[in-house]
Amino acid sequence: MSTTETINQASEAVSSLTLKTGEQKDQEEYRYAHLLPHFDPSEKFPALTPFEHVDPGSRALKHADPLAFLKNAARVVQLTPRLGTEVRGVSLLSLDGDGRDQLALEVARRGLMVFRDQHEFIDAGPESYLEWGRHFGRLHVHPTSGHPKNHPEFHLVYKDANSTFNFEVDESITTTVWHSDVSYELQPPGLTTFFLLSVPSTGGDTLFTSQASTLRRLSAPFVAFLRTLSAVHSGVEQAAFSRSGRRGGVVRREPVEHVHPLVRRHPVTGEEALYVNRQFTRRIVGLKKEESETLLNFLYDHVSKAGDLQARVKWEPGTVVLWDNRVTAHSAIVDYGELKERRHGLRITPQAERPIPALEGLELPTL
Ligand SMILES: O=C(O)CCC(=O)C(=O)O
Ligand SMILES: [Fe+2]
Repeated sequence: MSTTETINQASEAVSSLTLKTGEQKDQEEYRYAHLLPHFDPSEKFPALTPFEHVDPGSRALKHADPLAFLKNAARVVQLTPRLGTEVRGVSLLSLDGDGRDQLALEVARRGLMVFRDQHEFIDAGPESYLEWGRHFGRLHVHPTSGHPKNHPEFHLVYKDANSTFNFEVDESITTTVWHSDVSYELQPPGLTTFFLLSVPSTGGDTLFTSQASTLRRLSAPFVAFLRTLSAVHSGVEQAAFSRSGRRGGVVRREPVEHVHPLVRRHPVTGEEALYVNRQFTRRIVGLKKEESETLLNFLYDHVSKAGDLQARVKWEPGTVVLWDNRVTAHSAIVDYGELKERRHGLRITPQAERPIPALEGLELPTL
């Protein structure tokens, strides 16, 4: 090795040391440093066990005014005719049990609700998030994503100036990946709460679609056929991706696969929704390979191009978003990489019931 090379290497080492110190300082000063993603490769969790889910929205059905929780709102805007409501002037943190039940019912009906100016909620911290989430169901612990130290119940999304890889755009022509969260679980999530602790100055919006609406667009005989079908949802690729080291490198629970109906019925509203997503659905049970692939690709294509059934959330500091994971799908938009700004999100993810087939008596095979 030449002297110049040695000097270059030494100066690179020094500058990376300086960078690291700067980085650490930045993280120490960051107001939500205690909620940064933490990956402990020795952390392991047992398989999830089945449990009985009582949906909080069902309690609000009997309420004389199930929209009472919005009565003091400064502004309520329907984001689109079928999907999404934006609310200003209601403090989520102030909602009592009854108000939270009404909220769950309204999120089930609208698919998505966006609450602005919730700084109090966001700053209330992890114990408060736990108390909030447990009202709606047993909290899901994600098998692979980063979580705050000592709080495996919160799923984090995180990028900042030091994020070294941008596989979303390096490996694909789009960053859009429509999905319904962890649909490979036996009891996937229902009412989900998500907020950004750090919002980039532009970009990083989130896309949503109504899977009740995408289903309704299809013809009656076609829907009748879909109701007879079920599909395998798999967590295997997500775990393999994590093991590849590109996303934390942690697999805390061995991946699972489960079979769910293609058309599920919401336990409270009775509404039917399409329940397939490109990220986790793998094959339709009982169909030949080509039939399954063609049908799934048709459905994914329909979901992704139905802009008339979608809503796009633009984040502001203090925004808290809730969606019903049973009747909607969503996708992150990763368009802010070049800005080198921080985007830090936290998800509270209560599990719900095992998906109920829209076709009564549909037999779901176990794997
Ligand atoms: O980062 C986003 O906008 C969405 C992330 C996401 O899909 C999730 O947390 O479930
Ligand atoms: Fe998601």
